[in-house]
Amino acid sequence: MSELLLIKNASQLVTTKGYSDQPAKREKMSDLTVIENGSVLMKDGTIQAVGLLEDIEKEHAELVAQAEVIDATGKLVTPGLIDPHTHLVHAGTRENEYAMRLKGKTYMEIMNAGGGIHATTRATREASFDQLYEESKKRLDTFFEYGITTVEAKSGYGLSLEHEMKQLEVAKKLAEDHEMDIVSTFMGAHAIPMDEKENPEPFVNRVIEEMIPEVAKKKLATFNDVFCERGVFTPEQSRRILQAGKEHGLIPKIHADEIEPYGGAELAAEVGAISADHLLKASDEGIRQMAEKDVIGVLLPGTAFFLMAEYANARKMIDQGVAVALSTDANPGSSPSLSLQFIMNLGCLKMGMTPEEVLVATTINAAHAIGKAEQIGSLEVGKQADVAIFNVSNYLKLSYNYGMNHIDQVIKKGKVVVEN
Ligand SMILES: N=CN[C@@H](CCC(=O)O)C(=O)O
Ligand SMILES: [Zn+2]
Repeated sequence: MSELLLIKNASQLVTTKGYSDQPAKREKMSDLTVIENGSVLMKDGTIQAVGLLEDIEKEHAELVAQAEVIDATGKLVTPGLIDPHTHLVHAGTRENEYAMRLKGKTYMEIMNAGGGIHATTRATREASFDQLYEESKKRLDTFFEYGITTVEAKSGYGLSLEHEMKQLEVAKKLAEDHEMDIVSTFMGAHAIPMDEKENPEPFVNRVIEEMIPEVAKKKLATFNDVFCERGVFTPEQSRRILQAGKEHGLIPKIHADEIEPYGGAELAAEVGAISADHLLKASDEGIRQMAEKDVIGVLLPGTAFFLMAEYANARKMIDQGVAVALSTDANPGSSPSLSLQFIMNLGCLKMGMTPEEVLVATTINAAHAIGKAEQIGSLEVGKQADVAIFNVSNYLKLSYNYGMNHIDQVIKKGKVVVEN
């Protein structure tokens, strides 16, 4: 028996159409299809039809008659949201550092003194596989509750072969066990271990010669990321690490120009990264090169919010032709939140994006940022049936009633996984 689900009569069904090959750029980031009284029919986890119920009934009368029905009257239906940048697998929290920052210490001062990423690395190294699994699983459940149906997950709190592998193995097991889709990124180059700060080259060589080959051999990641920032990895070290990843089939990503302009956006363009993320301080030239080389800008306004920093210039990036995606950057130091809806609010209120653009940035463009746009990111026939139903009547209200969780139900591969 096939599994049939029909969501009918949504006040608005909102999706992009036709951007599965290329991300939406410039004015195309506002190109939403809005169907009033929209319905979507799903069969065996795949979208079968999208449109008005009467039209779907004409074409698929038998399937409609057999389908389980969700009445979405008065509600908003969108593709399941996609979070393309998270530090999902980690142990511990850092509210003590938050309190220190509120008294004036900076994020980098705390990190250079052995806190920050190093604090989470200590906690993650000490944690067992099972503990990491359980903590991360809870986060996945919460992501679902916020309407997120696919996440990218980075390693980077191990900083040694053994512990980086442990993080990636946890993500792999979760991808097998949990209904959430998880795309993994290796980020051994997240920080230089404290005891090697004076002489980082041996660590860079271990990332290149030991960790990358092992991750690739065990097929534990799709992407390879590096924190390119003054005091962390230089552009030269980052280039070597990203090139080495490419030689092993890992697609480059980069934490770029977060704290100061450091050539990260330019490096992303040079190495052909799929995305450059953060970009709070990206140079005009870096933005120009990203647009030219089709590097997606994954913006993380939760980090600017939480670190009380200047926001990335989303408006300039979009106007200059960079395809923009948005993400939580969920992590215990710079963005301890799992709400992509709040990130959408920030996109509108703090980065000059429109409600249309933030929806595109958290659906189809986010799918492109993790190489999954052929399967997910829009409600189109043949795509995976990942759907979010919000308890609001139109998409403007998603960012109007800010800081709230509007989710009513979440559908993953045609099955209800959240029901409020
Ligand atoms: N900036 C570097 N990495 C993370 C933060 C990691 C942490 O503070 O634990 C980020 O994307 O913001
Ligand atoms: Zn990050």
